[in-house]
Parts: sequence; structure tokens; C-alpha cells
Amino acid sequence: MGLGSTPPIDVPDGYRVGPWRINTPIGSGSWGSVYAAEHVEDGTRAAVKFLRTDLLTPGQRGDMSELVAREVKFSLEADHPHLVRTHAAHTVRDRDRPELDGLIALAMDRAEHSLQELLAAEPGRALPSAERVLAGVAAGLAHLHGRGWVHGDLKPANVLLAEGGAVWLADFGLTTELEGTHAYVPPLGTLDHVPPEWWSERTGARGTKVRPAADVWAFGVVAHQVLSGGLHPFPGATARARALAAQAYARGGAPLRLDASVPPGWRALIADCLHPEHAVRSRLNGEQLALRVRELGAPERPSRSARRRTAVLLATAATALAAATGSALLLTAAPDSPSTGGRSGAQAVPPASAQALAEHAAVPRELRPHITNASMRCADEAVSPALIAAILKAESGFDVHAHRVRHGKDGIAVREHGVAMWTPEVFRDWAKDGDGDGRTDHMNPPDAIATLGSYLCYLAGSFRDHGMTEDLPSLLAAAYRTSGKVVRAERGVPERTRAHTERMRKFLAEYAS
Ligand SMILES: Nc1ncnc2c1ncn2[C@@H]1O[C@H](COP(=O)(O)OP(=O)(O)OP(=O)(O)O)[C@@H](O)[C@H]1O
Repeated sequence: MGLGSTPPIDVPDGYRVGPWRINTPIGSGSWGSVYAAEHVEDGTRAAVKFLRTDLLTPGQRGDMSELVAREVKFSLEADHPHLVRTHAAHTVRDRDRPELDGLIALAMDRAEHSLQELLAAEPGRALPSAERVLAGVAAGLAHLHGRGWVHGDLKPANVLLAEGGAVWLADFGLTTELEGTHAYVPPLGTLDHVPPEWWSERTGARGTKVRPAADVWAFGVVAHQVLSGGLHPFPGATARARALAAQAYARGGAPLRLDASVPPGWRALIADCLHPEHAVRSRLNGEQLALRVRELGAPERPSRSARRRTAVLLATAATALAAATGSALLLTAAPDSPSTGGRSGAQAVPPASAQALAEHAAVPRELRPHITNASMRCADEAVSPALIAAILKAESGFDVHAHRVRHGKDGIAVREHGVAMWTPEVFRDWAKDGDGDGRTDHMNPPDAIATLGSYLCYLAGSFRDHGMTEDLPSLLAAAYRTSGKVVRAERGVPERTRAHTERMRKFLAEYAS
């Protein structure tokens, strides 16, 4: 992240941090080290990132504590299938080990490897799952931008690839919340991925200006790297030379020359992402980016051979560390849900590839574009237009004025409204502006449907994370009725929502082309 390298943090094998037992080191960045870990009780795999605040000059220390605070805040708040999930932030308290005492440790889901490692493993060869990975990155950015956040440090090292084809954005040290159209961060970043305006805008007392357009530029660079086997879009043997070439291009001094290996459809999108002016680039926010990526090609699940390659990479990457034990004090903890499990015996549903909305399907014409858009915003193939339509039908019968009062198990009345039957309080937490009018309203069908798609996208990722991939449509419909937590806890469709999910499946079969 531009702070210069600091020595890796040496944590002994077997060291305890909260409920996590630390194992082997995974890697180190500018300001911390990441270790493989497992839960002492149930063996859940995790990665623990130790963040340091020592060994810095006084000037750097101010930036550092701000970065650590940002990373902790955004990591704990990030909740989306395409953002790495953080379980808790711990502060290490260990008087016997002054070198570890006071470190912050973030316990998060463990990925198999980073995009950077994959690109380095086979330079010159386009990633076989390039489009799926880019779709995941774009969907993660869409979620961040939708919440008014900017990632600020998008690069292959911060894109994690996990079991089952999951793609997560990670490293929220430079993530920030917008104040209007922009925000400020410490003047850090990775030379290869910062936009041209980063160099020309003066750093003020509050730091450097950052906008969503910075993530869009970085996405253009990453997309070029992924599709060309690691090549940066600007020429140069060093990061500084490439940054100078990017600035020359932005001043109009050199044309944009994308590598010939980049597929035609992608060239236009990358050129848009790499537009020299941030004002023009900002017309393409995360959500539109995700939409354009989806238009370029349906994301695929990883092939068996890709999974095998992952395993080989991991085996070669792992290094052992001398055994020792220790203790750490848990200071803060966020709730997590480590339950895993699948479900068997589900009825067959149409394959996701056949779940576009059939022309003859009895789905109102005026809702169709919103349903299709909501599906396109999600990189998960399970969240198909046919599924969204089937859930809407089962929830409200497509009645945009629908209204229902249900009584939960505890007797509390739950009011649900509109075409997607949103409970207003829940809608508020997930709200998406489906028609771009700057407002979000659960009674407005475009907003209600866009929000439904985004919520289903999150649920689909969380079920995949828990190995619950069988009959995902039913799990999603059941979770929308109850909650993801309930469905995960029951490891399948709860009995009380079975009639509802059966109806939804009937509609799904009718609507899928
Ligand atoms: N949740 C995770 N699961 C598996 N590996 C991870 C996880 N988080 C980070 N890593 C890996 O750990 C290494 C160090 O990550 P870290 O974020 O500290 O640094 P970086 O992003 O490589 O560099 P910098 O922080 O300087 O930008 C990287 O190789 C990264 O891919």
C-alpha cells in the first residue's frame, strides 16, 4: 500500500488469538502479516491478519492508525458474497511477548489464494476463469459503491479466490465512505492501479481525494491484467515507468494500446474504465460495471482442472513455522455463523443456464426489465430472472400494492408491502435504487426488485460458503421468507416454509425458458 515494507510479523505456530489457533504464514503486506488459522472447537478454517503499528516513523504512524481503524471498521461492516467476511477483530494482549502485545488481529474467512498469485503462476496465459473472476470483482464493487463506499486499493493482491469458485474483495485499509461525490484517504495506493488524477490533485490536510471512479480505473487495469495473462495496460518495466506512461496517456500524449489478446467486447469496457477524465469515468459506477461485465459473458463456475491447479499452488505456497504456543486476550468480537452443511433429497429444478425468463411466461411486461436488471447485477448464476420472477409471484402475485401482516413465532406482527413484500425496516438496510431517481422506496417496483436481487445475491453467496448448493432456489425463497440464518441453522428449507417454496418452484418451472 505504499508505506514501504516492514518485516513480517512472526507469530508462533499454535499461538491462540481468541478462539483461533494460528498455523502457517500465508503472506505479508506493507503493514501486517496474514496467517492460516483454525477454530479451536470446530476446526473452521480462517485467515488471521495481524496489523502492526510499531516500526514506523512518526509521520507514518498517524496514517497507520487511521488505516488500521478503517480496515477494522469496514472489514466488520462488509457483508456481501463478494467481500471477504471478517468474523472479529481481536487485540492481542500478551506481556510475555512484547513483539505481539497490542497487535490487532482480524479473523476472516480463508481464501485459497489471491488473484496476484494466480497471475504470477502462469504469466502470459489468460486466466481460464477470467470472466467469472471479473464478474465477482465487479459485483463486489457494485455493493461497495451502492453503500457509498470506495475500495481505494483494488489490485490483484486484494482479490481473493476461495473454495467453490468464490471471489472476494479484501483489504479495506483504504476503503472510505463518500462525502457527496468524493472522500479523502491518506496519500497511499499502489502505483500500478491509481488513476491519473491521483498524481495531479494536491494532497490536502485531509489526505488525497478519492472517488468511485478510482475503483473503476483500477478495475480496468485489473481486467486487462487478468485477460492478457498479467500484462499491465501501460508499457514500462517498473511500476513508476508504467505510472508515467498512464499520465502521458491521460494528458493526451499517447494513445491507449490494449494488448491484442484482450477479447473485443472487453476492449471497449476497459477503454471506458481507463478514460483519462474521472468525471467521464464516474458515469460508470460499480453497478453499471457489473451489468456490463454480465453482458459480456455469463460467469462460469470453475472447472475441475482449475480447482486442481489451486490445490497445487497452495501446496507449493505453504511454508512451515517453528512450533510454539501462546495466548491472546479477546477484546472485541462480532457474531459469526460457522455452521456448515448441505441438504439432500431435493427435487430437480431447471438448470440455472435455462432460467432466463421465457417469452411466454406470465410475468407482467412492465416488471420484466427490472427483473432482468436485478439478475444481471448479481454474479451468481442462481439468481436468475426466472427465480426472481418466481419469488415475486409467490410473495405478492406481482401485485405492486400488496400488503400483508404476518405473525412471527414470538407473536410479533411483521408488516410486508409491495411487489417484493419487503418489511420496511429490512428493506432500509439493503435498499437499492433500481430506477436511478436518487431515492429508494420499498413500494416502488424497480427499487423493490433491485433490492430483492441484491439480497438474494448475498444469500446465495452465504449458502455457497456453507456448502449448501443443492436446490439453491428453494433455499433462497425460504430464506427470503424467514432469514438466511434460520435456513443455515436448519441446513435446508424449514418445514414451515415448505408449502411456500413448493409454490415458488412451480412458478420457476413455468417461467424458465
Ligand atoms: N482472507 C485471506 N485468506 C487467504 N489469504 C489472504 C487473506 N487475506 C489476505 N491474504 C493474503 O495474505 C497476503 C498478505 O495480505 P495483505 O493484505 O497483508 O497484503 P497485500 O494486500 O499483499 O499488500 P499490501 O497490504 O501492502 O497492499 C497476501 O498474499 C494476501 O493474498
